[in-house]
Amino acid sequence: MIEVRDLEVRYGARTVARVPELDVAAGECVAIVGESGSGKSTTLMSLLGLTENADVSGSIKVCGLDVRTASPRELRAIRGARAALVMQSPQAALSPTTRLGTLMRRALKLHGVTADPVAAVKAVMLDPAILRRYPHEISGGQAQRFAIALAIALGAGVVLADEPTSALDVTVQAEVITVLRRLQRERDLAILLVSHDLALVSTIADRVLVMKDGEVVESGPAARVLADPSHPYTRDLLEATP
Ligand SMILES: Nc1ncnc2c1ncn2[C@@H]1O[C@H](COP(=O)(O)OP(=O)(O)OP(=O)(O)O)[C@@H](O)[C@H]1O
Repeated sequence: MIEVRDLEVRYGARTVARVPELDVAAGECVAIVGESGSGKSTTLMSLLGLTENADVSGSIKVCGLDVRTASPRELRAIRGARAALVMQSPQAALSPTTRLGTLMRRALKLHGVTADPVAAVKAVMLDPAILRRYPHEISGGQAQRFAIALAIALGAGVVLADEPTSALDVTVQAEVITVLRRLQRERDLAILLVSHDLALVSTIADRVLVMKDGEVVESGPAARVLADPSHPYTRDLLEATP
């Protein structure tokens, strides 16, 4: 579902992310971890062609689409409908004066998809009453689950999640992760997760890429990387994990 080779993202003369290889298959969860500013979000955004003003090289394929050569129309068609982005503060991306149910129905119509919004919110363990609420009336965790519900309704096969639980308390984090894990199993979702939370990553990721200063310093099966890290930086990250 995601196939990246020799990706390099530069802002001006500065290379902020260099990823030689990144693959995420259906039903698989891959996590990119690393401290703030290591290039995780830049990598994620480049997969949907969302790094404005950046100079991007290499090969990026998402759901069979060559993102680097795709037209703006092809990119719009894939964003949301096939590859959904769950951001740190999803409320900011939602129109504040539109009820969530209307937002979802509009998105479905835009992409020509027939789906039941009630079933979609139930699939992420939200009360269907949420469809009558406005974005400012829901919590961060609910907004993230709504973003996932929207992806499910649209039939997305790929979820790109940027620190999906960073601003949330531990109980809410567990809820969002439980939802993602279940959907990964039941719907064969490919999930790419960006996080600095290694404890979270250990509960969901099959494979991990560790980034430092824009470079991948270590990658491999999550169980191996987290239990027996080979790079000193990964060991530091693990030691910093409570
Ligand atoms: N639009 C931009 N223009 C110039 N530099 C940018 C731009 N966006 C990001 N950067 C730089 O790229 C580097 C990587 O940023 P990025 O957001 O990918 O890191 P991150 O690992 O996701 O950090 P965080 O965990 O804090 O979100 C940073 O040094 C950042 O300042």
